Amino acid sequence: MHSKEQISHDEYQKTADWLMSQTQHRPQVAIICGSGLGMLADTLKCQDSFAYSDIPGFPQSTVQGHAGRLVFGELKGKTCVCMQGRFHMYEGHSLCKTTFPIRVFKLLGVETLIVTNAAGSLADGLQPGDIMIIKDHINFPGLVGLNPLSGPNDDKFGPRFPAMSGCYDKGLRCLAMEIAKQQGVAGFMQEGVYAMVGGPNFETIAEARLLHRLGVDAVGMSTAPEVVVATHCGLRVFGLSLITNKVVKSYEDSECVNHEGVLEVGRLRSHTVQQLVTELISRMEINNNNNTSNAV
Ligand SMILES: O=P(O)(O)O[C@@H]1C[C@H](O)[C@@H](CO)O1
Ligand code: HPA
Repeated sequence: MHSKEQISHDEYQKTADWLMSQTQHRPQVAIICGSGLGMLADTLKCQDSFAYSDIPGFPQSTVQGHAGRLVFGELKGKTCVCMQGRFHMYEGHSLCKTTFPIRVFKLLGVETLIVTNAAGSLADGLQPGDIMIIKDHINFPGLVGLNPLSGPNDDKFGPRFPAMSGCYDKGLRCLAMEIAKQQGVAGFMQEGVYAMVGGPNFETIAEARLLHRLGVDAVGMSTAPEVVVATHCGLRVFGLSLITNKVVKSYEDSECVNHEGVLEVGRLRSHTVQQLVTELISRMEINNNNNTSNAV
């Protein structure tokens, strides 16, 4: 089911054209808000917002904590577009649909993608409330062929065999760490490896132990397909995980993760995440050679 559906270039373009007919904003930066992190959109000034249900071709959000709105606006001199709610494979969307907005962003002229997510920690040094800058990912669905790039390649977006080493931009990672130090939050920020699993169930203890042994620092149910598609079409990517829970690795541990707890930690840390992302956007250099008429 996941790899068969194809979306034509025209379909992405139609959605991009519709959005450009509805807003004057021409975004340089796109932000995807993870579970409980939708408030990132609230910082945008001069907002134009659209319910996903009103945007031609857009999938619908079905998960609590994902409002289902696309918000355009200005932030510290940069034009941004923010997804208040993302699409997950476990909702039943094909991976093409899950990543549909990324190519639309490319056609809108976006140059940099910021992805955020809620994740459980496997690394002993990562506690709930910590922020992990994503250094790299392990795309478990991708490793077994569930990849949004499966099927005929659209050369207008990118190459058949895109490299993924370095897909999380080093310059932006360094800048984020520098900002964290200046904002006094570096004590609960570190870099790490994110792994995407399919969900929607949380991990068994044996699965948690396996992920830990493989060197995974944090695990979640999103992000990797978005980053693969973004890297394929040449977007610069920055990612961060808000650690919302420790993944249970011991049979002696009676703790049990749940989605409400995940959302709660998101709310508690929302201000810190917002300040960090805002300053990052403010200080990032944009090298926008795209224009919306011939973006790809
Ligand atoms: O959209 P993200 O990856 O932030 O959402 C995480 C993973 C699941 O969708 C959900 C579990 O609580 O949060
Ligand atoms: N596992 C998978 N996804 C998650 C978790 C987790 O522990 N926490 C938030 N998203």
